[in-house]
This record gives sequence, C-alpha cells and structure tokens, in this order.
Amino acid sequence: MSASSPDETAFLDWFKSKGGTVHPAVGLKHWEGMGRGAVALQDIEPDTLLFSIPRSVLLTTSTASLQSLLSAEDWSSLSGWTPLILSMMREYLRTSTWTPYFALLPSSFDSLMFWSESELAELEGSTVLGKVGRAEADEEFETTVVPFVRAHEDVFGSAEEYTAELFHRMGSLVLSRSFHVESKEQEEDDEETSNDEDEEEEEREDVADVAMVPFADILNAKSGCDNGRSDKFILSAVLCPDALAPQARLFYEPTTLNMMSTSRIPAGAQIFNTYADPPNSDLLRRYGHVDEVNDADLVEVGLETVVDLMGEAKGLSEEEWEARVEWLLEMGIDDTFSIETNHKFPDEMISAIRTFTLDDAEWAKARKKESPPKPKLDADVAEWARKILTERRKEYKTSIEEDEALLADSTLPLRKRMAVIVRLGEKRILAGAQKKLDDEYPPGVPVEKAKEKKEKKRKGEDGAKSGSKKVRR
Ligand SMILES: C[S@@+](CC[C@H](N)C(=O)[O-])C[C@H]1O[C@@H](n2cnc3c(N)ncnc32)[C@H](O)[C@@H]1O
Repeated sequence: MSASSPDETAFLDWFKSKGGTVHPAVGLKHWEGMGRGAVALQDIEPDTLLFSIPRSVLLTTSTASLQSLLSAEDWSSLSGWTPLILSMMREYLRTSTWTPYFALLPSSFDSLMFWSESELAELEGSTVLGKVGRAEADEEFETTVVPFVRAHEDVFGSAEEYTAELFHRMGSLVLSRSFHVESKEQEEDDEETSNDEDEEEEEREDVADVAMVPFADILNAKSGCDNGRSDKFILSAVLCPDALAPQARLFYEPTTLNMMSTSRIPAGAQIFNTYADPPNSDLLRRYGHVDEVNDADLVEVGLETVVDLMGEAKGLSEEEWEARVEWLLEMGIDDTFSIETNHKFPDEMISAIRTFTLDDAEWAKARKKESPPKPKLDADVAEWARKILTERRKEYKTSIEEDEALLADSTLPLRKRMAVIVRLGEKRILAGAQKKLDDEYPPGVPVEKAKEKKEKKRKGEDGAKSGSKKVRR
C-alpha cells in the first residue's frame, strides 16, 4: 500500500490499527480534477480482496457516542440527518476516535450548497435549482442545532465551536460520501419484506443506516466506468473503460465490509466506485462534479408545464384543471417526469397529457375506473408533447449552440463549465426527444394522416423508413 502524504500515512496506520486490511496492490493517488482516489499498483486478478473495513470503524449514529450521552427523548427530538451530523461534529471537535479519518476529508466543496446566487443563475432552466436545500439547511441549523447544542453544553462542550460552517461541512460529507449500511440483522429482516415496502423504506431512509465508511469513500466514480446501478447497499469498484462486466464489489460481512475485485484490473488504472449513476444535475448537487459524457443524464419536465399549456389550450377552467391534477397525483402519477438519454417519453407523462385531452364523459369514466388513461403515444398526444417540449426548452436562457461555444473556451471557470455541461445535457435530451417525436409524428401532418403513416410504418409498407431492405438489381 502506498501513501503520498503524512495524512495518508497516518490514516492507513490508524485503519490497520483498527483491524483494516489493504491489499499491497492497492494504492492512493491524486487524480487530476478528481482529488484523491485509489490506484492499482500491480495487475489485480478477479476475486482479490482489495480492502477490508471493520464495521467498528464506520462512523454512524450507533458507533459515535452522542446518542448514549443524551436522553432517549432528547435524541429522538432530532430528525433527518441532524443526529448523524451532530454526532460527527462532536466526534470531530471533542474526541480523537476518527481524527486520522477526518484529516483526510475535504473542507471545501463545489457542490451546489456552496454556490453563490450568480453561479446558481447559470443553471437557470434546470429543475436542480429547486433541490439545493441551502435555505432548509440554514434553517435547521438556526432553529434546531444552535438551541439544542446550547441546551446540552455538558455533552457538547462550548456551543461556540458548533458553527454553521462546520454543520454544512459535515452535511456535505454525508451527502457526498456516506453509504447505506444496514446491520446484518436488519438485512435479514429486509429479505422478508416485499419490494413495495422496500421502495417506501428507501424513500425515508433511516439515519441509523447512513454510514461514513473510511477507505470505501476514497474511491471516485465516472459514468460508464462502473458496473451499472448498484443495489441499495452494494458498492462496486470497477475499472474504466472496460465497464461491461462488474470488476469489484463490496460484500457485507457480519463484522467487515469487503471490497473484492470481480475482474482483472491492470496496474496503473484507477479503481472506480459507482455512485449509482446520477444525472449530471444530481452529481453536481451532491458531489460537486459532472461527467462530460454521462449515459445516465436526464431532464425533468414538471407536471406544471403540462398543466400550464394544456389547461389553458383545452379551455379548462382553473377548477377543472386543478381537479385533474389532484386526481393524477392521487392516482400515483409523479409531479415530475424524467426524459432520459434514450429520448423516450415517460409513460406517466403520456398518461398525464391524455388526462387533459379527455372530454367530460371520458373524464367521468376515468374517475369511475380510478385509472389514468393508458400511456399510448399517438399523433394527438405527440402534438401536445411537442408543444410541451418547446415550452420546456424556453426555460433555459441560452441555446445549445451558445453553450457549445462556451465549452470550447478552455479558460471558462470550473463552476460555470459544470453548469453549462448540466444545462447543455438537459437541452440536448429535450432536442433529441423532439427529434424522435418529429421523426415518428412529423409536425404539421394532420392527425388522421399521421395515424395512417404510423400504421403503414408498423406494417412495413413505408419503404426505407420502415427498415425494409431494398433489393439491388
Ligand atoms: C467519495 S469522494 C471520493 C474521494 C475524493 N476524490 C477525495 O479526494 O477525497 C467523492 C468526491 O470525489 C470527487 N470525484 C469523484 N469522482 C469524480 C469525477 N469523476 N470527477 C471529478 N471529481 C470526482 C468529487 O469531489 C466527489 O465529491
């Protein structure tokens, strides 16, 4: 194991003194534009234990001492991530248990929480602006953390040191580096629960299952360089660009978390993790970086955009469209639709569009059946979808061409470059979806004609466009 700084040496000594093991072929290295990461110092064969992390070094609400020093009532008055963040703040300020680990962690971030108003303005058009959460975090600090720490100075020590800056730093570390790690018993319980219950559970993740995992959080990630979506607590470390097969993965053992290679990693290559394939907007929000090429990119279209356009155009009164919106939400339709890089229209968006095209009798029937219209894309829906895409594209203040020109400038500041990559990716998806729609349902073709054309194409009567091969004579 190689370390290149005194902090790294101290961290590795601490890690090993706690029972952690590291394969001699795994080293730490600074990677241009990515910070610290892991490197294969020699060829690594599949099924090699890269490193093994004792569960006792995980920093969680159970391994930190704060919970045991407070009454159950006081502890349970805290919500969200605050119990973990406060535990981390106290461990950082008052104990030496995780000092070598904290010394390796960054204190400045490029994630959106730390962007100025003018920097955020570069993201205009992206729905990520509604998810930054800075105001909520500031409010949590002022209204919960400050009074709580002041009321328990016997446990926390001087409240003065529990600053907003430290609160945001710890919160950002949780956002960008934590893992979902359940106890072994919890995992077994989970196996007995149904998928639906699992999904609900994930939405309100218990802070007790959120863990800072020393060493595992040193691995960087890059789109296309991992083994695809990870399960909720599966971490996989893989080599880029050979991403077709999984190359490493973290196995959850009763007393350790073991990172194993699952295929060969050549000497000199970076060992990548997966962050579960977020789109660039979320990468930027949570981690403070983007992937110039991101297969998992997407653009969101709000139900609001659909309603604004269709409610008015179909001549529905405010009361009528509000009733349809409420009903759609009751029926489980999301208020945001994601279009991905395959440019396919989300089924839920098609159902929502169709809900606004229903006449009174059809609307009454749908309500009686308690089922939104089937997600069938036809010429009429396509016409609406095209208008919605046009409206959505207007929410960005620059064009694709302008953004491409900006990116060609190598002196563009990092944050602006990342913002441009996010908004350009989103606009390209919108443009791609529009093109796909135009190919399938050419604009200006009367609905009946478009139906005919589509039917012909389906039956393969439409020559080259249907994919039928021309015979050369
Ligand atoms: C889990 S940590 C990985 C370790 C980190 N590089 C370090 O120096 O401590 C995640 C952070 O690493 C950086 N990172 C990871 N993958 C990256 C990538 N593909 N490009 C740029 N930065 C990346 C980002 O700053 C991100 O917030």
